[in-house]
Amino acid sequence: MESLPRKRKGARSLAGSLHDASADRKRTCRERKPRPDKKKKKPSAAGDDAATASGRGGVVMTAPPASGRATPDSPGRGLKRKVGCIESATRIGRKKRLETEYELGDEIGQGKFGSVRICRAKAGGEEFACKALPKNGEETVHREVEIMQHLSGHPGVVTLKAVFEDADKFYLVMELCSGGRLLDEMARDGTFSEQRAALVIKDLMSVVKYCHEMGVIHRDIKPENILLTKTGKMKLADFGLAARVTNGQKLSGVAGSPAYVAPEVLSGSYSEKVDIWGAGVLLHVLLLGSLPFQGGSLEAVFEAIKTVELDFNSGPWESMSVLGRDLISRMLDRDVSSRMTADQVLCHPWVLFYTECTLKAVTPNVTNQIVAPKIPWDRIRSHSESSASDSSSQRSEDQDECGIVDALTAAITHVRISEPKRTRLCSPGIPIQQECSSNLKSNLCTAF
Ligand SMILES: Nc1ncnc2c1ncn2[C@@H]1O[C@H](COP(=O)(O)OP(=O)(O)OP(=O)(O)O)[C@@H](O)[C@H]1O
Repeated sequence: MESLPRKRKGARSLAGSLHDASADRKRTCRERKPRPDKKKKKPSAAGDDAATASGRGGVVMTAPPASGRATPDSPGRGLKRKVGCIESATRIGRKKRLETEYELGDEIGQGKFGSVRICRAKAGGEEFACKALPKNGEETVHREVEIMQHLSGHPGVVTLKAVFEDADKFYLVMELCSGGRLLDEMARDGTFSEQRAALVIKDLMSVVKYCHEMGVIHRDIKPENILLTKTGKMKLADFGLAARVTNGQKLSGVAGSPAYVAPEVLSGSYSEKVDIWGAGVLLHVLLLGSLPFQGGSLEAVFEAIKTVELDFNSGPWESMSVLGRDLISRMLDRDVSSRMTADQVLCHPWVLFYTECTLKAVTPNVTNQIVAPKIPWDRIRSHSESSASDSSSQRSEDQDECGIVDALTAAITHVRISEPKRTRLCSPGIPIQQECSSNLKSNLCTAF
């Protein structure tokens, strides 16, 4: 039996705590293809229906549910109505208890709102993760379940298997990510090389792009919520703060984890671009081992998020490729309209260079996946002073694949950002572990 490499507080080995069983249960929604929501709630005028609903633990949730609301007096019906194809599993759960189908094991994680335990299907013996959530934040649980089901089918999203409930709690049975959290990897390995960071960003942006296309804003992108499977595949988890939006709809209300929160969240009206900001903060932590916006109090952190300018021309940034700096500056752009989209991040030369070129080294033909027109050379040129960018400006869209890779190589080596020198922000690299075990942990590393 596989043991989980990293466990959070109270975690123990599963060994010996679960029984073997024979055949796996067949009811699952995994095969279900994701499809656009047909029953989206019409966006309402700011301040009324897009309004605040109290979430679990006092979390402010301001996104309108994409489909109907649960009435306070009909929790089970509300859940069943909202979970779509999970409904059958839920119905079974309501007749049989969780324990009739699953054997609960040890705790493998502790979130702000509940604990996560390993569990094993009595039929078949497959292992899952079971997240228990108190019923006092019922509307939020409904939303989390609905969103997980809505996104189900994408390989980068933790799959929801079934939902159960008893008098006090909901139980979300999910795909088990036994490789631990990205945060644990970061604490273990220290800063990532640019190539390793690019691979993380590529995987993350692929799933974020999918979420945005499906009308979901995650709102809590951080390394604690990026889980890894046994084989090291990345899965985005914890949709407890996620919200569904219709085209162009803005959210209001502060939600997220302080250190990762985008400036527009603090001003009260925001869109899916908050996830790009969160990923930009994550990229900063991956490369430098420190948070970009810091302070001794929540207020100080928020002030830094709103005002501090990052200096990409000195200190630890000097050893980073200019394209890496270029990307992060475009992800941490306070101007939401010019901040990159997930798709643009995926097409950024830094990401392409470190991910596509890696593939090219082992599979020569794979570089034909680099589509010249998608590379934002114009943007690179406008932020560069070097001859490499000058030469890149002459490249045409029908450039051959080797030429593109050569250009990427030259660009990543020589291009420099031409922005004026800014005030230095980054404090000396603070080890991630230390950072998250400090007094600020509860404030800066956990959602609010
Ligand atoms: N599917 C899973 N497989 C393995 N471990 C998991 C899984 N889901 C959650 N965990 C573990 O449990 C922890 C808490 O889970 P999760 O973040 O979903 O809970 P939460 O109460 O919403 O937390 P938060 O305080 O971040 O909002 C995760 O950081 C992770 O360590």
